[in-house]
Amino acid sequence: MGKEKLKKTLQQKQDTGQNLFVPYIMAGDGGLDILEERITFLQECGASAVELGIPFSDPVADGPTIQEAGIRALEQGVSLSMVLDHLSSFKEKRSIPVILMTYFNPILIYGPERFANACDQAGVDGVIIPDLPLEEQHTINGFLNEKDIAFIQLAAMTSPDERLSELAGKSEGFLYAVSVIGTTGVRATHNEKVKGFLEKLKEYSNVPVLAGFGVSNAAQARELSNAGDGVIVGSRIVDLLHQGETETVKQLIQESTQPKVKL
Ligand SMILES: O=P(O)(O)OC[C@@H](O)[C@@H](O)c1c[nH]c2ccccc12
Repeated sequence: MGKEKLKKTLQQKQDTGQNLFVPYIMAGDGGLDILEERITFLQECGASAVELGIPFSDPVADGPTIQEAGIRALEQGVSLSMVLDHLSSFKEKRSIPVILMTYFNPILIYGPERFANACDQAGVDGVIIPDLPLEEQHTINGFLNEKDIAFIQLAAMTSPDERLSELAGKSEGFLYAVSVIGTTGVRATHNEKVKGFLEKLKEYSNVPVLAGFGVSNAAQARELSNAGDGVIVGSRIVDLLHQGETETVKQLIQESTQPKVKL
């Protein structure tokens, strides 16, 4: 469980030459009852891990698609503790690593130590807390460490090199390279600086570097995976699942992860 499971799973995928692919879904979008089915489906599609968002009323980094999914989940009354309870109910049945993505406020209300313990109980392997900067992470770091839960850091293109190198050094499981300036959401193209950004992060990092924000198709995913190690796809996946287009999700994951062809 935890850090080790995440590390091993990603390593195994990379050993077969695959690009890594982490889909993001919003917990409770479509009701909590379908969460198990969705995670199992993504596992079967060949996803490397699942990033599971906790709905929150003030999601500052989220673009419109993720915000709307959050509203749908909040309307169903879904909360952090309900998601954790639900995850523990089928933890033995899944093999795919689960990463919780939550803003800090719900953790603060729940209690950081209680949160780490509940994540452990629920079989959560890693966490992403986008609004908790390095300087504030001591409030929860020790508790996560004790339970062997990976703390994934976000690296932004606007950060100076020293900061990037520090984030890369501290990130566990993988490093999340935020590949646009702005909020989450589908974009047609990426800035030409992204490639250099990913290559730089790869030099700083001992863990895989995954590019997220604005990735919506397999061509983009493969291009970014050539510079880094893989991608995280949120808005496109959330949208497709909401429309019931599971076959397209499957294709997207399979085409994005295809083993790299050596020319
Ligand atoms: O939706 P996109 O552009 O594909 O980006 C991934 C993103 O949605 C997911 O990782 C995420 C959702 N909310 C976040 C908040 C901060 C960082 C990351 C996230």
